Amino acid sequence: MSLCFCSLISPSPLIYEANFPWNLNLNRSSGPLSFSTHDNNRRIVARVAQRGYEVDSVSFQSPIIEAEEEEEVVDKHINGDVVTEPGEDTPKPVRFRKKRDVDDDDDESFEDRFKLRNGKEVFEEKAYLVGVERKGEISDSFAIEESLKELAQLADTAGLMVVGSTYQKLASPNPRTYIGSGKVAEIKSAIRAFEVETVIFDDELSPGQLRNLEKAFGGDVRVCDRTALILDIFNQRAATHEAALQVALAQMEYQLPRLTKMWTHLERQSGGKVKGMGEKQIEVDRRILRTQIGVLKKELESVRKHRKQYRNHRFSIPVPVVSLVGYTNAGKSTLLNHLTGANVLSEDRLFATLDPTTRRVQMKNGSEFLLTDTVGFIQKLPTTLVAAFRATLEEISESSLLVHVVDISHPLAEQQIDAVEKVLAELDVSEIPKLMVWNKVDRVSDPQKLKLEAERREDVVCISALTGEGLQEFCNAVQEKLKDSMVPVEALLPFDKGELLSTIHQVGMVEKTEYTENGTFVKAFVPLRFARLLTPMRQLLGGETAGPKSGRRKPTSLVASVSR
Ligand SMILES: Nc1nc2c(ncn2[C@@H]2O[C@H](COP(=O)(O)OP(=O)(O)OP(=O)(O)O)[C@@H](O)[C@H]2O)c(=O)[nH]1
Ligand SMILES: [Mg+2]
Repeated sequence: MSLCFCSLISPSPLIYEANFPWNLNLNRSSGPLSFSTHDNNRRIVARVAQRGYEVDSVSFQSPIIEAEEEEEVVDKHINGDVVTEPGEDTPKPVRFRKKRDVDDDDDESFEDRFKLRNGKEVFEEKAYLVGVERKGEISDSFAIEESLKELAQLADTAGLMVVGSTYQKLASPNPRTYIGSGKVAEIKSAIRAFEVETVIFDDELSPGQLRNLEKAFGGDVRVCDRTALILDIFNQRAATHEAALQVALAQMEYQLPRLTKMWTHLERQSGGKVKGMGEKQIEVDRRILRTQIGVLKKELESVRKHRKQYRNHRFSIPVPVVSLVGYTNAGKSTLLNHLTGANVLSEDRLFATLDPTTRRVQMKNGSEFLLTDTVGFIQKLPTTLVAAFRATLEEISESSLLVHVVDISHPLAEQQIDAVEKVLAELDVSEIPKLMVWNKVDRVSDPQKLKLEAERREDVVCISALTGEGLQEFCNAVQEKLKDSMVPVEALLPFDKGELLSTIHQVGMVEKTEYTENGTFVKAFVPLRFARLLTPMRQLLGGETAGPKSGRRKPTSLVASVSR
Protein backbone atom coordinates (compact mmCIF):
# COMPACT_ATOMS: atom_id res chain seq x y z
CA MET A 1 0.00 0.00 0.00
CA SER A 2 1.29 3.41 -0.70
CA LEU A 3 0.75 6.76 0.80
CA CYS A 4 2.73 8.54 -1.82
CA PHE A 5 1.82 12.15 -1.44
CA CYS A 6 5.47 13.04 -0.99
CA SER A 7 5.62 14.25 -4.55
CA LEU A 8 2.88 16.74 -3.89
CA ILE A 9 4.45 18.69 -1.14
CA SER A 10 8.07 17.59 -0.97
CA PRO A 11 8.30 17.05 2.77
CA SER A 12 11.42 16.11 4.63
CA PRO A 13 12.15 12.57 3.47
CA LEU A 14 12.97 11.68 7.05
CA ILE A 15 9.40 12.20 8.19
CA TYR A 16 7.84 10.15 5.53
CA GLU A 17 10.26 7.31 5.80
CA ALA A 18 9.78 7.27 9.49
CA ASN A 19 6.04 7.52 9.51
CA PHE A 20 5.16 5.63 6.43
CA PRO A 21 7.58 2.74 6.59
CA TRP A 22 5.72 0.96 3.83
CA ASN A 23 6.84 3.68 1.54
CA LEU A 24 10.22 2.01 1.52
CA ASN A 25 8.78 -0.03 -1.30
CA LEU A 26 9.76 2.69 -3.67
CA ASN A 27 8.18 2.60 -7.10
CA ARG A 28 5.09 1.37 -5.39
CA SER A 29 2.27 3.16 -6.80
CA SER A 30 -1.30 3.22 -7.66
CA GLY A 31 -3.59 2.39 -10.44
CA PRO A 32 -6.75 0.64 -11.37
CA LEU A 33 -6.67 -3.03 -10.72
CA SER A 34 -8.38 -5.36 -13.04
CA PHE A 35 -10.56 -7.53 -10.94
CA SER A 36 -14.15 -8.50 -10.77
CA THR A 37 -15.71 -7.65 -7.45
CA HIS A 38 -18.07 -10.54 -7.56
CA ASP A 39 -15.21 -12.89 -8.25
CA ASN A 40 -13.03 -11.31 -5.69
CA ASN A 41 -13.34 -13.93 -3.02
CA ARG A 42 -12.83 -16.67 -5.52
CA ARG A 43 -9.73 -14.86 -6.71
CA ILE A 44 -8.30 -14.51 -3.26
CA VAL A 45 -8.68 -18.22 -2.73
CA ALA A 46 -7.29 -19.00 -6.15
CA ARG A 47 -4.39 -16.71 -5.58
CA VAL A 48 -3.63 -18.24 -2.22
CA ALA A 49 -3.77 -21.66 -3.80
CA GLN A 50 -1.44 -20.60 -6.58
CA ARG A 51 1.07 -19.42 -4.07
CA GLY A 52 1.32 -22.68 -2.31
CA TYR A 53 -1.24 -22.42 0.45
CA GLU A 54 -4.06 -24.72 1.18
CA VAL A 55 -7.26 -23.45 2.65
CA ASP A 56 -8.66 -25.48 5.50
CA SER A 57 -12.25 -24.77 4.72
CA VAL A 58 -13.71 -22.53 2.12
CA SER A 59 -17.21 -21.85 1.06
CA PHE A 60 -17.73 -19.49 -1.83
CA GLN A 61 -20.52 -17.73 0.02
CA SER A 62 -18.17 -16.74 2.78
CA PRO A 63 -14.76 -17.80 1.69
CA ILE A 64 -12.63 -15.45 3.66
CA ILE A 65 -14.04 -16.08 7.04
CA GLU A 66 -14.99 -19.39 8.45
CA ALA A 67 -16.53 -18.44 11.74
CA GLU A 68 -16.57 -21.63 13.71
CA GLU A 69 -17.65 -21.59 17.29
CA GLU A 70 -14.76 -21.93 19.65
CA GLU A 71 -13.79 -20.76 23.07
CA GLU A 72 -14.94 -17.24 23.64
CA VAL A 73 -12.37 -14.73 24.58
CA VAL A 74 -13.89 -12.03 26.68
CA ASP A 75 -11.53 -9.24 27.45
CA LYS A 76 -11.84 -7.75 30.86
CA HIS A 77 -9.93 -4.76 31.97
CA ILE A 78 -8.55 -4.94 35.45
CA ASN A 79 -6.37 -2.04 36.50
CA GLY A 80 -5.78 -1.28 32.87
CA ASP A 81 -4.48 -4.77 32.13
CA VAL A 82 -6.29 -7.07 29.79
CA VAL A 83 -7.25 -10.46 31.13
CA THR A 84 -8.49 -13.05 28.74
CA GLU A 85 -11.07 -15.58 29.74
CA PRO A 86 -12.30 -18.54 27.76
CA GLY A 87 -15.87 -18.29 26.59
CA GLU A 88 -18.17 -19.50 23.88
CA ASP A 89 -18.36 -17.57 20.72
CA THR A 90 -15.07 -16.32 19.39
CA PRO A 91 -14.91 -17.31 15.76
CA LYS A 92 -11.96 -19.06 14.23
CA PRO A 93 -10.29 -17.56 11.26
CA VAL A 94 -9.87 -19.40 8.04
CA ARG A 95 -6.48 -20.94 8.28
CA PHE A 96 -4.22 -21.00 5.31
CA ARG A 97 -1.68 -23.77 5.64
CA LYS A 98 1.55 -23.66 3.76
CA LYS A 99 2.13 -26.58 1.46
CA ARG A 100 5.31 -28.23 2.44
CA ASP A 101 6.37 -29.19 -1.05
CA VAL A 102 6.38 -25.70 -2.45
CA ASP A 103 9.61 -23.90 -2.93
CA ASP A 104 8.98 -20.44 -1.57
CA ASP A 105 11.94 -18.85 -3.28
CA ASP A 106 10.72 -19.88 -6.70
CA ASP A 107 7.08 -19.25 -6.10
CA GLU A 108 7.15 -16.01 -4.28
CA SER A 109 10.22 -14.18 -5.31
CA PHE A 110 10.19 -10.57 -4.32
CA GLU A 111 10.27 -9.52 -7.94
CA ASP A 112 7.10 -11.48 -8.71
CA ARG A 113 5.17 -9.32 -6.34
CA PHE A 114 5.67 -6.14 -8.31
CA LYS A 115 2.62 -5.88 -10.50
CA LEU A 116 1.99 -3.48 -13.31
CA ARG A 117 -1.21 -1.62 -12.63
CA ASN A 118 -2.43 1.32 -14.62
CA GLY A 119 0.99 1.71 -16.15
CA LYS A 120 2.65 1.84 -12.73
CA GLU A 121 4.45 -0.76 -10.71
CA VAL A 122 2.64 -1.78 -7.55
CA PHE A 123 4.09 -3.98 -4.82
CA GLU A 124 1.53 -6.49 -3.68
CA GLU A 125 1.88 -6.69 0.11
CA LYS A 126 0.42 -9.59 2.05
CA ALA A 127 -2.42 -8.44 4.24
CA TYR A 128 -4.34 -10.00 7.10
CA LEU A 129 -7.76 -8.61 8.02
CA VAL A 130 -9.17 -8.22 11.52
CA GLY A 131 -12.67 -7.25 12.62
CA VAL A 132 -14.62 -6.91 15.82
CA GLU A 133 -18.28 -7.70 16.27
CA ARG A 134 -19.88 -5.84 19.15
CA LYS A 135 -21.76 -8.25 21.35
CA GLY A 136 -25.31 -7.39 22.19
CA GLU A 137 -25.37 -4.56 19.68
CA ILE A 138 -28.61 -4.73 17.78
CA SER A 139 -27.64 -3.66 14.34
CA ASP A 140 -29.39 -3.95 11.03
CA SER A 141 -26.26 -2.86 9.21
CA PHE A 142 -23.46 -4.99 7.84
CA ALA A 143 -22.72 -8.26 9.60
CA ILE A 144 -19.07 -8.65 10.49
CA GLU A 145 -18.52 -11.27 7.76
CA GLU A 146 -19.93 -8.91 5.15
CA SER A 147 -17.94 -6.00 6.46
CA LEU A 148 -14.74 -8.06 6.28
CA LYS A 149 -15.61 -9.19 2.77
CA GLU A 150 -15.92 -5.55 1.78
CA LEU A 151 -12.62 -4.81 3.54
CA ALA A 152 -11.04 -7.57 1.43
CA GLN A 153 -12.38 -5.85 -1.68
CA LEU A 154 -10.94 -2.56 -0.49
CA ALA A 155 -7.58 -4.23 0.21
CA ASP A 156 -7.60 -5.79 -3.22
CA THR A 157 -8.45 -2.44 -4.78
CA ALA A 158 -5.49 -0.91 -2.93
CA GLY A 159 -3.22 -3.56 -4.44
CA LEU A 160 -2.79 -5.83 -1.41
CA MET A 161 -2.96 -9.60 -1.35
CA VAL A 162 -5.32 -10.80 1.36
CA VAL A 163 -3.93 -14.00 2.90
CA GLY A 164 -6.46 -14.46 5.69
CA SER A 165 -8.80 -12.82 8.12
CA THR A 166 -10.24 -13.19 11.57
CA TYR A 167 -12.70 -11.53 13.89
CA GLN A 168 -13.65 -11.44 17.51
CA LYS A 169 -16.88 -10.88 19.34
CA LEU A 170 -16.39 -8.39 22.11
CA ALA A 171 -18.62 -6.56 24.50
CA SER A 172 -16.50 -3.47 23.90
CA PRO A 173 -13.18 -3.01 22.13
CA ASN A 174 -10.06 -3.17 24.21
CA PRO A 175 -8.89 0.42 24.74
CA ARG A 176 -5.24 -0.61 24.49
CA THR A 177 -5.20 -3.04 21.58
CA TYR A 178 -8.77 -2.97 20.24
CA ILE A 179 -8.84 -6.80 20.32
CA GLY A 180 -8.11 -9.10 23.25
CA SER A 181 -4.62 -10.33 24.05
CA GLY A 182 -5.48 -13.88 22.96
CA LYS A 183 -6.46 -12.59 19.55
CA VAL A 184 -3.27 -10.55 19.36
CA ALA A 185 -1.26 -13.74 19.97
CA GLU A 186 -3.29 -15.62 17.37
CA ILE A 187 -2.65 -12.92 14.77
CA LYS A 188 1.05 -12.98 15.62
CA SER A 189 1.13 -16.66 14.69
CA ALA A 190 -0.68 -15.92 11.45
CA ILE A 191 1.83 -13.17 10.70
CA ARG A 192 4.69 -15.64 11.07
CA ALA A 193 2.94 -18.41 9.14
CA PHE A 194 1.95 -16.32 6.14
CA GLU A 195 4.69 -13.72 6.25
CA VAL A 196 2.07 -11.03 6.64
CA GLU A 197 3.32 -7.49 6.03
CA THR A 198 0.18 -5.52 6.84
CA VAL A 199 -2.59 -6.13 9.36
CA ILE A 200 -5.73 -4.19 8.53
CA PHE A 201 -8.45 -3.52 11.10
CA ASP A 202 -12.00 -3.04 9.91
CA ASP A 203 -12.63 -0.11 12.27
CA GLU A 204 -10.79 3.10 12.99
CA LEU A 205 -8.08 2.55 15.61
CA SER A 206 -7.00 5.20 18.05
CA PRO A 207 -3.39 6.37 17.79
CA GLY A 208 -2.64 4.50 21.04
CA GLN A 209 -4.18 1.24 19.81
CA LEU A 210 -2.22 1.54 16.59
CA ARG A 211 1.00 2.04 18.50
CA ASN A 212 0.34 -0.84 20.92
CA LEU A 213 -0.57 -3.22 18.13
CA GLU A 214 2.49 -2.32 16.13
CA LYS A 215 4.62 -3.02 19.17
CA ALA A 216 2.79 -6.28 19.86
CA PHE A 217 3.15 -7.57 16.32
CA GLY A 218 6.75 -6.41 16.21
CA GLY A 219 9.18 -6.40 13.33
CA ASP A 220 8.22 -4.45 10.28
CA VAL A 221 4.56 -5.42 10.33
CA ARG A 222 2.43 -2.46 9.55
CA VAL A 223 -0.89 -1.98 11.26
CA CYS A 224 -3.52 0.14 9.64
CA ASP A 225 -7.26 0.58 9.72
CA ARG A 226 -10.13 0.92 7.23
CA THR A 227 -9.71 4.69 7.19
CA ALA A 228 -6.05 4.52 6.18
CA LEU A 229 -6.90 1.93 3.54
CA ILE A 230 -9.65 4.08 2.01
CA LEU A 231 -7.36 7.11 2.16
CA ASP A 232 -4.76 5.11 0.30
CA ILE A 233 -7.22 4.07 -2.42
CA PHE A 234 -8.32 7.69 -2.75
CA ASN A 235 -4.69 8.71 -2.99
CA GLN A 236 -4.13 6.19 -5.76
CA ARG A 237 -7.24 7.29 -7.62
CA ALA A 238 -7.06 11.06 -7.27
CA ALA A 239 -6.91 12.24 -10.86
CA THR A 240 -7.35 15.98 -10.52
CA HIS A 241 -5.25 18.49 -8.66
CA GLU A 242 -8.11 19.27 -6.28
CA ALA A 243 -8.77 15.62 -5.44
CA ALA A 244 -5.05 15.05 -4.87
CA LEU A 245 -4.90 18.05 -2.53
CA GLN A 246 -8.00 16.91 -0.64
CA VAL A 247 -6.65 13.42 -0.13
CA ALA A 248 -3.19 14.66 0.86
CA LEU A 249 -4.77 16.95 3.42
CA ALA A 250 -6.98 14.17 4.81
CA GLN A 251 -3.97 11.86 5.02
CA MET A 252 -1.92 14.42 6.88
CA GLU A 253 -4.70 15.20 9.31
CA TYR A 254 -5.15 11.49 9.90
CA GLN A 255 -1.40 11.06 10.46
CA LEU A 256 -0.87 14.03 12.74
CA PRO A 257 -1.94 12.36 16.00
CA ARG A 258 -0.39 9.11 14.86
CA LEU A 259 3.21 10.28 14.52
CA THR A 260 4.82 7.53 16.50
CA LYS A 261 7.27 5.74 14.32
CA MET A 262 10.09 8.16 14.79
CA TRP A 263 10.82 7.49 18.39
CA THR A 264 10.17 3.78 18.19
CA HIS A 265 12.58 3.78 15.31
CA LEU A 266 15.26 5.63 17.28
CA GLU A 267 14.54 3.60 20.37
CA ARG A 268 15.09 0.40 18.50
CA GLN A 269 18.37 1.68 17.12
CA SER A 270 19.81 2.42 20.52
CA GLY A 271 18.24 -0.16 22.72
CA GLY A 272 15.34 1.92 24.00
CA LYS A 273 17.45 4.60 25.66
CA VAL A 274 16.63 7.67 23.65
CA LYS A 275 12.93 8.08 24.19
CA GLY A 276 13.28 11.74 25.12
CA MET A 277 15.24 12.48 22.03
CA GLY A 278 12.67 10.70 19.91
CA GLU A 279 9.88 12.66 21.50
CA LYS A 280 11.57 15.92 20.65
CA GLN A 281 11.86 14.67 17.10
CA ILE A 282 8.12 13.98 17.07
CA GLU A 283 7.47 17.56 18.11
CA VAL A 284 9.58 18.75 15.19
CA ASP A 285 7.76 16.37 12.87
CA ARG A 286 4.38 17.57 14.10
CA ARG A 287 5.35 21.18 13.56
CA ILE A 288 6.52 20.45 10.02
CA LEU A 289 3.36 18.50 9.30
CA ARG A 290 1.18 21.30 10.67
CA THR A 291 2.97 23.79 8.44
CA GLN A 292 2.42 21.53 5.46
CA ILE A 293 -1.26 21.18 6.37
CA GLY A 294 -1.52 24.99 6.41
CA VAL A 295 0.14 25.25 2.98
CA LEU A 296 -2.19 22.59 1.57
CA LYS A 297 -5.28 24.28 2.97
CA LYS A 298 -4.30 27.56 1.32
CA GLU A 299 -3.69 25.88 -2.00
CA LEU A 300 -6.97 24.01 -1.76
CA GLU A 301 -8.75 27.26 -1.01
CA SER A 302 -7.47 28.87 -4.18
CA VAL A 303 -8.40 25.81 -6.29
CA ARG A 304 -11.89 25.90 -4.79
CA LYS A 305 -12.29 29.59 -5.54
CA HIS A 306 -11.64 28.85 -9.20
CA ARG A 307 -14.11 26.00 -9.23
CA LYS A 308 -16.74 28.14 -7.57
CA GLN A 309 -16.32 30.80 -10.24
CA TYR A 310 -16.77 28.14 -12.87
CA ARG A 311 -19.88 26.84 -11.11
CA ASN A 312 -21.34 30.32 -10.81
CA HIS A 313 -20.79 30.75 -14.52
CA ARG A 314 -22.59 27.47 -15.13
CA PHE A 315 -25.44 28.58 -12.93
CA SER A 316 -25.93 31.73 -14.96
CA ILE A 317 -28.04 29.51 -17.21
CA PRO A 318 -30.36 27.95 -14.67
CA VAL A 319 -30.50 24.43 -16.06
CA PRO A 320 -31.47 22.21 -13.13
CA VAL A 321 -28.64 20.13 -11.67
CA VAL A 322 -29.33 16.50 -10.82
CA SER A 323 -26.69 14.68 -8.76
CA LEU A 324 -26.13 10.94 -8.79
CA VAL A 325 -25.30 9.67 -5.32
CA GLY A 326 -25.01 6.16 -4.00
CA TYR A 327 -22.90 3.34 -2.68
CA THR A 328 -19.63 2.72 -4.43
CA ASN A 329 -20.01 0.38 -7.44
CA ALA A 330 -23.79 0.97 -7.68
CA GLY A 331 -23.55 2.06 -11.33
CA LYS A 332 -23.61 5.88 -11.15
CA SER A 333 -20.93 6.42 -13.78
CA THR A 334 -22.47 3.79 -16.05
CA LEU A 335 -25.76 5.69 -15.86
CA LEU A 336 -24.10 9.01 -16.63
CA ASN A 337 -22.22 7.45 -19.55
CA HIS A 338 -25.34 5.82 -20.97
CA LEU A 339 -27.44 8.98 -20.77
CA THR A 340 -24.90 11.50 -21.94
CA GLY A 341 -22.31 9.58 -23.91
CA ALA A 342 -19.73 10.68 -21.37
CA ASN A 343 -16.64 8.62 -20.95
CA VAL A 344 -16.33 8.40 -17.20
CA LEU A 345 -14.38 5.40 -15.96
CA SER A 346 -16.85 2.77 -14.83
CA GLU A 347 -15.49 -0.41 -13.39
CA ASP A 348 -16.44 -3.29 -11.21
CA ARG A 349 -14.43 -2.11 -8.26
CA LEU A 350 -14.70 0.27 -5.38
CA PHE A 351 -14.16 4.01 -5.70
CA ALA A 352 -13.68 4.16 -9.45
CA THR A 353 -14.86 7.78 -9.40
CA LEU A 354 -13.44 10.50 -7.16
CA ASP A 355 -14.04 13.71 -9.03
CA PRO A 356 -17.44 14.98 -10.00
CA THR A 357 -18.27 15.04 -13.70
CA THR A 358 -21.21 17.01 -15.05
CA ARG A 359 -22.89 16.45 -18.42
CA ARG A 360 -26.01 17.79 -20.08
CA VAL A 361 -28.97 15.48 -20.63
CA GLN A 362 -31.31 16.55 -23.38
CA MET A 363 -34.85 15.27 -23.34
CA LYS A 364 -36.96 14.61 -26.41
CA ASN A 365 -39.33 17.44 -25.42
CA GLY A 366 -36.44 19.93 -25.56
CA SER A 367 -35.92 20.36 -21.85
CA GLU A 368 -32.55 19.73 -20.29
CA PHE A 369 -30.90 18.99 -17.00
CA LEU A 370 -27.31 18.68 -15.88
CA LEU A 371 -26.33 15.31 -14.49
CA THR A 372 -23.43 15.12 -12.03
CA ASP A 373 -21.60 11.93 -11.13
CA THR A 374 -20.06 12.00 -7.65
CA VAL A 375 -17.77 9.99 -5.42
CA GLY A 376 -19.39 6.81 -4.06
CA PHE A 377 -20.10 6.24 -0.39
CA ILE A 378 -19.30 3.26 1.78
CA GLN A 379 -20.28 2.06 5.24
CA LYS A 380 -17.99 3.28 8.02
CA LEU A 381 -16.92 6.13 5.76
CA PRO A 382 -14.34 8.00 7.79
CA THR A 383 -15.55 11.40 8.91
CA THR A 384 -12.17 12.82 7.91
CA LEU A 385 -12.99 11.85 4.35
CA VAL A 386 -16.51 13.18 4.42
CA ALA A 387 -15.01 16.44 5.63
CA ALA A 388 -12.21 16.35 3.07
CA PHE A 389 -14.63 15.83 0.23
CA ARG A 390 -17.18 18.27 1.54
CA ALA A 391 -16.13 20.82 -1.04
CA THR A 392 -16.48 18.38 -3.90
CA LEU A 393 -19.75 17.27 -2.44
CA GLU A 394 -20.95 20.86 -2.59
CA GLU A 395 -22.08 19.82 -6.03
CA ILE A 396 -24.57 17.62 -4.24
CA SER A 397 -25.78 20.29 -1.86
CA GLU A 398 -26.40 22.71 -4.70
CA SER A 399 -28.46 20.35 -6.81
CA SER A 400 -32.16 20.51 -7.49
CA LEU A 401 -32.55 16.76 -7.19
CA LEU A 402 -30.57 13.83 -5.76
CA VAL A 403 -30.81 10.53 -7.57
CA HIS A 404 -29.87 7.73 -5.21
CA VAL A 405 -28.53 4.90 -7.36
CA VAL A 406 -28.80 1.47 -5.71
CA ASP A 407 -27.31 -1.81 -6.91
CA ILE A 408 -30.51 -3.73 -6.28
CA SER A 409 -28.85 -7.00 -7.30
CA HIS A 410 -26.46 -6.73 -4.36
CA PRO A 411 -27.32 -9.00 -1.43
CA LEU A 412 -26.74 -6.08 0.96
CA ALA A 413 -28.70 -3.49 -1.02
CA GLU A 414 -30.78 -2.51 2.03
CA GLN A 415 -27.73 -1.98 4.20
CA GLN A 416 -26.05 0.00 1.44
CA ILE A 417 -29.11 2.24 1.19
CA ASP A 418 -28.91 2.87 4.95
CA ALA A 419 -25.21 3.66 4.73
CA VAL A 420 -25.79 6.18 1.94
CA GLU A 421 -28.64 7.82 3.81
CA LYS A 422 -26.41 8.14 6.85
CA VAL A 423 -23.76 10.00 4.85
CA LEU A 424 -26.39 12.19 3.21
CA ALA A 425 -27.68 13.10 6.65
CA GLU A 426 -24.12 14.12 7.60
CA LEU A 427 -23.97 16.29 4.51
CA ASP A 428 -27.12 18.05 5.58
CA VAL A 429 -28.96 17.74 2.29
CA SER A 430 -32.27 16.46 3.63
CA GLU A 431 -34.08 19.41 2.06
CA ILE A 432 -33.22 18.39 -1.49
CA PRO A 433 -35.84 16.20 -3.22
CA LYS A 434 -34.75 12.63 -3.87
CA LEU A 435 -35.47 9.93 -6.38
CA MET A 436 -34.35 6.37 -5.83
CA VAL A 437 -33.17 4.26 -8.72
CA TRP A 438 -32.94 0.48 -8.47
CA ASN A 439 -30.14 -0.28 -10.90
CA LYS A 440 -28.85 -3.56 -12.35
CA VAL A 441 -32.35 -5.04 -12.73
CA ASP A 442 -30.88 -7.15 -15.53
CA ARG A 443 -29.04 -9.08 -12.83
CA VAL A 444 -31.89 -9.96 -10.51
CA SER A 445 -33.65 -13.31 -10.72
CA ASP A 446 -37.20 -11.91 -10.82
CA PRO A 447 -37.19 -8.45 -12.42
CA GLN A 448 -40.98 -8.43 -12.79
CA LYS A 449 -41.54 -8.82 -9.09
CA LEU A 450 -39.01 -6.09 -8.42
CA LYS A 451 -40.73 -3.70 -10.81
CA LEU A 452 -44.08 -4.31 -9.14
CA GLU A 453 -42.49 -3.57 -5.79
CA ALA A 454 -40.96 -0.37 -7.20
CA GLU A 455 -44.34 0.73 -8.54
CA ARG A 456 -45.88 0.14 -5.16
CA ARG A 457 -43.40 2.50 -3.58
CA GLU A 458 -43.18 6.18 -4.25
CA ASP A 459 -40.14 7.68 -5.95
CA VAL A 460 -38.50 4.44 -7.10
CA VAL A 461 -37.61 3.64 -10.69
CA CYS A 462 -36.13 0.35 -11.94
CA ILE A 463 -33.39 0.60 -14.54
CA SER A 464 -30.42 -1.14 -16.02
CA ALA A 465 -27.77 1.46 -16.70
CA LEU A 466 -25.91 -1.19 -18.64
CA THR A 467 -28.63 -2.30 -21.06
CA GLY A 468 -30.54 0.98 -21.09
CA GLU A 469 -33.75 -0.60 -19.81
CA GLY A 470 -35.99 1.88 -18.00
CA LEU A 471 -33.93 4.96 -18.88
CA GLN A 472 -36.85 6.75 -20.55
CA GLU A 473 -38.95 6.19 -17.41
CA PHE A 474 -36.02 7.42 -15.39
CA CYS A 475 -35.81 10.68 -17.36
CA ASN A 476 -39.57 11.17 -17.06
CA ALA A 477 -39.39 10.61 -13.31
CA VAL A 478 -36.51 13.09 -13.06
CA GLN A 479 -38.59 15.67 -14.90
CA GLU A 480 -41.57 15.08 -12.67
CA LYS A 481 -39.42 15.47 -9.57
CA LEU A 482 -37.75 18.57 -10.96
CA LYS A 483 -41.17 20.03 -11.53
CA ASP A 484 -41.75 19.77 -7.79
CA SER A 485 -38.76 22.01 -7.18
CA MET A 486 -39.87 24.58 -9.78
CA VAL A 487 -42.37 27.36 -9.52
CA PRO A 488 -45.37 27.82 -11.80
CA VAL A 489 -45.24 31.00 -13.87
CA GLU A 490 -47.45 32.70 -16.41
CA ALA A 491 -45.90 35.47 -18.42
CA LEU A 492 -46.35 37.49 -21.56
CA LEU A 493 -43.09 37.62 -23.50
CA PRO A 494 -42.60 40.39 -26.01
CA PHE A 495 -41.89 39.14 -29.52
CA ASP A 496 -38.36 40.52 -29.53
CA LYS A 497 -37.55 38.36 -26.46
CA GLY A 498 -37.88 35.09 -28.32
CA GLU A 499 -34.71 33.71 -26.70
CA LEU A 500 -36.47 33.79 -23.32
CA LEU A 501 -39.06 31.38 -24.64
CA SER A 502 -36.39 28.94 -25.80
CA THR A 503 -34.67 29.21 -22.39
CA ILE A 504 -37.97 28.41 -20.68
CA HIS A 505 -38.22 25.32 -22.90
CA GLN A 506 -34.63 24.45 -22.00
CA VAL A 507 -34.69 24.89 -18.24
CA GLY A 508 -38.33 24.41 -17.37
CA MET A 509 -41.45 22.61 -18.42
CA VAL A 510 -43.83 24.44 -20.69
CA GLU A 511 -47.50 23.61 -20.27
CA LYS A 512 -49.03 26.08 -22.68
CA THR A 513 -47.99 28.78 -25.20
CA GLU A 514 -50.29 31.14 -27.04
CA TYR A 515 -49.50 33.99 -29.42
CA THR A 516 -51.30 37.25 -28.71
CA GLU A 517 -51.04 40.67 -30.29
CA ASN A 518 -48.75 41.83 -27.44
CA GLY A 519 -46.44 38.85 -27.33
CA THR A 520 -46.32 35.17 -26.47
CA PHE A 521 -48.25 34.02 -23.46
CA VAL A 522 -46.52 31.14 -21.70
CA LYS A 523 -47.57 28.98 -18.80
CA ALA A 524 -44.72 26.87 -17.42
CA PHE A 525 -42.81 25.51 -14.46
CA VAL A 526 -39.37 27.09 -14.17
CA PRO A 527 -36.53 27.09 -11.61
CA LEU A 528 -37.02 29.79 -8.99
CA ARG A 529 -33.95 31.75 -10.09
CA PHE A 530 -35.28 31.91 -13.57
CA ALA A 531 -38.76 32.83 -12.40
CA ARG A 532 -37.22 35.95 -10.88
CA LEU A 533 -35.88 36.90 -14.29
CA LEU A 534 -39.38 36.69 -15.64
CA THR A 535 -40.85 38.86 -12.89
CA PRO A 536 -41.39 41.94 -15.08
CA MET A 537 -43.29 39.90 -17.60
CA ARG A 538 -45.30 38.25 -14.90
CA GLN A 539 -46.23 41.69 -13.58
CA LEU A 540 -47.55 42.35 -17.00
CA LEU A 541 -50.38 40.02 -16.18
CA GLY A 542 -51.15 42.44 -13.41
CA GLY A 543 -52.26 39.82 -10.93
CA GLU A 544 -55.37 39.28 -12.97
CA THR A 545 -56.67 35.89 -13.77
CA ALA A 546 -53.97 34.13 -15.71
CA GLY A 547 -54.38 34.04 -19.41
CA PRO A 548 -53.32 35.75 -22.58
CA LYS A 549 -56.15 38.20 -22.51
CA SER A 550 -55.04 39.68 -19.22
CA GLY A 551 -51.87 41.26 -20.63
CA ARG A 552 -52.72 44.90 -21.04
CA ARG A 553 -49.52 46.82 -20.54
CA LYS A 554 -47.46 47.81 -23.51
CA PRO A 555 -44.66 45.39 -24.30
CA THR A 556 -42.16 48.23 -24.82
CA SER A 557 -42.14 49.23 -21.15
CA LEU A 558 -41.69 45.59 -20.39
CA VAL A 559 -38.64 45.16 -22.57
CA ALA A 560 -37.03 48.05 -20.78
CA SER A 561 -37.52 46.47 -17.39
CA VAL A 562 -36.30 43.07 -18.58
CA SER A 563 -33.06 44.35 -19.94
CA ARG A 564 -32.23 46.36 -16.83
N1 LIG B 1 -25.21 -5.97 -14.96
C1 LIG B 1 -25.14 -4.67 -14.74
N2 LIG B 1 -23.97 -4.12 -14.40
C2 LIG B 1 -23.93 -2.78 -14.19
C3 LIG B 1 -25.07 -1.96 -14.32
N3 LIG B 1 -24.72 -0.70 -14.04
C4 LIG B 1 -23.40 -0.73 -13.74
N4 LIG B 1 -22.93 -1.98 -13.84
C5 LIG B 1 -21.57 -2.44 -13.59
O1 LIG B 1 -21.25 -2.17 -12.24
C6 LIG B 1 -19.89 -1.81 -12.11
C7 LIG B 1 -19.76 -0.51 -11.38
O2 LIG B 1 -20.29 0.51 -12.17
P1 LIG B 1 -19.85 2.05 -12.01
O3 LIG B 1 -20.69 2.82 -12.96
O4 LIG B 1 -18.38 2.20 -12.10
O5 LIG B 1 -20.29 2.28 -10.51
P2 LIG B 1 -20.16 3.63 -9.67
O6 LIG B 1 -21.40 3.76 -8.86
O7 LIG B 1 -19.82 4.77 -10.56
O8 LIG B 1 -18.95 3.26 -8.72
P3 LIG B 1 -17.92 4.28 -7.97
O9 LIG B 1 -17.38 5.23 -8.96
O10 LIG B 1 -16.93 3.34 -7.42
O11 LIG B 1 -18.70 4.94 -6.88
C8 LIG B 1 -19.33 -1.78 -13.54
O12 LIG B 1 -18.68 -3.00 -13.78
C9 LIG B 1 -20.55 -1.65 -14.41
O13 LIG B 1 -20.38 -2.23 -15.67
C10 LIG B 1 -26.31 -2.59 -14.71
O14 LIG B 1 -27.35 -1.97 -14.85
N5 LIG B 1 -26.27 -3.93 -14.90
MG1 LIG C 1 -18.21 5.96 -10.64
